[in-house]
Amino acid sequence: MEIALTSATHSLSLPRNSVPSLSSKFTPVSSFGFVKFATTTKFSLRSQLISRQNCSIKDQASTDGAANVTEEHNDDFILEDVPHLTDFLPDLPSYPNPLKKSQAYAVVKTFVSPEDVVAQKIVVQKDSPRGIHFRRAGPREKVYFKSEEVRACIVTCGGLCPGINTVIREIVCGLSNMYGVNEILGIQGGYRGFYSKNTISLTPKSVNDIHKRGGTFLQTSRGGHDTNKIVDNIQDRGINQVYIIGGDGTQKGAAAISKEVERRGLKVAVAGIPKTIDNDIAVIDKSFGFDTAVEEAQRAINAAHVEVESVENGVGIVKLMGRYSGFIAMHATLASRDVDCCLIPESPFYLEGQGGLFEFVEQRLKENGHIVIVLAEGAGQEYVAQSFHAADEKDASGNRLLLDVGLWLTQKIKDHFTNVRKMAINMKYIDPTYMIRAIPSNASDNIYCTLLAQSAVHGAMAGYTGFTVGPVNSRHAYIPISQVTETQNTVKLTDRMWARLLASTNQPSFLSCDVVQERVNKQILDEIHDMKITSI
Ligand SMILES: Nc1ncnc2c1ncn2[C@@H]1O[C@H](COP(=O)(O)OP(=O)(O)OP(=O)(O)O)[C@@H](O)[C@H]1O
Ligand SMILES: O=P(O)(O)OC[C@H]1O[C@](O)(CO)[C@@H](O)[C@@H]1O
Ligand SMILES: [Mg+2]
Repeated sequence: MEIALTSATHSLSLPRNSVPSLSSKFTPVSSFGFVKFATTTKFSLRSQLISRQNCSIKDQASTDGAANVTEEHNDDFILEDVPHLTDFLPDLPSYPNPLKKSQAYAVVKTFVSPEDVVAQKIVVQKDSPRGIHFRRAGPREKVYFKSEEVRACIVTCGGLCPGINTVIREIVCGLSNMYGVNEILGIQGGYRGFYSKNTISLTPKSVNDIHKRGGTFLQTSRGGHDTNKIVDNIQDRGINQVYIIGGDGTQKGAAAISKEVERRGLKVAVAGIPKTIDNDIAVIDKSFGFDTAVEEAQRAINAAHVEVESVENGVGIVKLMGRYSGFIAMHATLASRDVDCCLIPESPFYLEGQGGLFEFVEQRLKENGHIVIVLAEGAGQEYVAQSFHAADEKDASGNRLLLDVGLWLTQKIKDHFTNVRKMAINMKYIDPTYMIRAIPSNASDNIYCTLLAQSAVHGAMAGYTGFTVGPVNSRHAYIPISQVTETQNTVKLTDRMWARLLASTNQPSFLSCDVVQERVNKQILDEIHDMKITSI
């Protein structure tokens, strides 16, 4: 029989007879026939992929009496598991979950079975392998912290996003109301706040109204991540649960903290809650605040449309956030129907000549008398850089500072129509970039934030660590942090969503542009490669 091996950072399927050579390093823990890595052993991506072939798993009886799954699966099942405190503190005692006595949960089938997993791939073919799975998020029968022992902290890092305050509020209320935790500290001003600022005490009362405000109640920052100083501080303050809200950079920082905690053998659970307005975090369905931002973007697009419709040859340009991925621009365009053209970082465009943007603008002006262009801030950066001869500047976290593509495009279009086409146009440039992320979250994002916060709390109380929470195919899961930091989510030009947008706007695909062709070809090749791997 063969089994699946899985770790915080990697998963493998190996023949069982290959386990003994590894077994000194690994602790078999699961009832699922999985062997869980107790170390951070690294395997090359290639070895993971090749080893996925030919795996069969015989699920075994659950140790805690949950449903016995004895059926033999002759397909490829992989669990991308998250670390647990007992991986490096094997003698840690566990306790019955206090939710057992909770009035709120009294009639609910409360606990998530250790066998519950969430499939990463939901659209499958009859004979395709079962593929990658994550542990389902939610309360566990046993917890590894006594309520009175918990000293939790919350920190927010990176850019703003609608809903951060809701997540803070719900972590505090979740810990307090569900688990009876009284000591919760707010770390102020991002990672550097661990070692440069005093903490504030957070109680359900002090955070009661914060979800009605935009921004972050705890303030945020970029840069300043010093793993050793942060973990020294965690140790000095006696903190044993760390909740870290932030984007890809923040999650990398959370992974570093969790590794250092493990190296020092501390009983500290580290939970990441993914945040980014750009929706560029891999694996999860969508990041919180994204819907709110798209909704707010409608107001700017609507204003642009009203303005340009009311004048002759009106050209409206709306610049939205999206550093490396154009999800906000794409979704705002699809939602609005007033947009004639959407430009995103993933799809290069060109201005002059046949099939170029100038030709399209002129055509729409002739047909409709106006045009609205939505632009993601990361689009066309290479052209802007050429025009401005700008130095490559970075923010405190090392992210490249973007040049203003909105101003650049505005000027280019004005110059072209005034000087080349001798046509008078009415240009309206709207830049609501910060406005769409500085607002409070809408109703559905508020619910989403609540689920994220509560999942994080349940996971930490159950002793999981070094994990990120998030919905995978609508089911909340515990995801190894590396899974969400190794790649960035971008708009796939080969996906049907981008095709839907092109079909809705009828804008040029700019396919005669060599760079676009190159990117589309690469995406097709990547997909063929992926398909081969998943069908091994
Ligand atoms: N590789 C890394 N290792 C450790 N810490 C990191 C790493 N990358 C970034 N950080 C830290 O994470 C914090 C936030 O990073 P960053 O400014 O890139 O924002 P982010 O979390 O990616 O959010 P967003 O991009 O959505 O604004 C900063 O304090 C930064 O120092
Ligand atoms: O100006 P700030 O606060 O550094 O943030 C700007 C960046 O943050 C993001 O909103 C991501 O959080 C990007 O879309 C944007 O480029
Ligand atoms: Mg980032």
